[in-house]
Amino acid sequence: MPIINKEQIEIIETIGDNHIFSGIETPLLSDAFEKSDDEKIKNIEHYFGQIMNELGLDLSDDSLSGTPYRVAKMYVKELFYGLDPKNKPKISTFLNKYGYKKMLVEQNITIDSACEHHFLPITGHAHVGYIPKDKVIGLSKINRLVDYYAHRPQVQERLALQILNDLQTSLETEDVIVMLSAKHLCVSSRGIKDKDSFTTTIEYGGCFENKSNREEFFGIVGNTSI
Ligand SMILES: Nc1nc2c(ncn2[C@@H]2O[C@H](COP(=O)(O)OP(=O)(O)OP(=O)(O)O)[C@@H](O)[C@H]2O)c(=O)[nH]1
Ligand SMILES: [Zn+2]
Repeated sequence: MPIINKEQIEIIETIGDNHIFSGIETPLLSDAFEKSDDEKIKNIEHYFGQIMNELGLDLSDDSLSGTPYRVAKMYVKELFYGLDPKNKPKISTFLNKYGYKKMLVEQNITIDSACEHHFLPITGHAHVGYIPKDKVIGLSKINRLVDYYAHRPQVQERLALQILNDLQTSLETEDVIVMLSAKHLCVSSRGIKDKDSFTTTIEYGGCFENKSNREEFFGIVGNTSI
């Protein structure tokens, strides 16, 4: 098990906010999905039990005894189900038979994610717009895709890029815009403990490079709050 040493802690403290983003892909081990979900749950249950032990909690207490298993199952099956490509929603597209060529916006999509630095919740909303070419997508598939990429340890910038990139590929157009506004519990409930601030990220391509298209989108989604 990798143990972080004093030198590495100093590096983390020094890098601070200037994290090196290694690209759009979530950094994963090459054998990330060789174990079954059940094996992962069993192992995480063991490790989380050890964490609780270190904290001095009595695992024989009937309220605490099931917690290591509960947390393990929650990580693998719920909070981080979006790490595993087998859980990716099937994105069915349809031919744009009606020839709709204007903007479509799916807004106020719930974001339930977790920050990869502290494993604390990120909650907020996503707004997604696109201008169809030959293909259109079932509306709920946009929500499902946001949900899938959100359910990984994330940084908000990467989450926006992963959603954008996937939609551009599925829809076979660059003309997509993704805006996320979210609250990070690592900012509001620990550290600086700022209860009111939230974070907005905007990523786009194609015709959204054009300011008037972006303004039309911003006009629809309005002033963001979360
Ligand atoms: N860019 C970016 N930063 C994030 C995101 N989520 C959390 N962070 C930041 O990641 C940084 C981690 O900084 P560190 O200095 O290594 O960690 P820390 O000592 O816990 O930092 P503090 O929160 O300032 O106490 C913090 O500034 C977080 O606010 C995100 O989605 N995007
Ligand atoms: Zn955090």
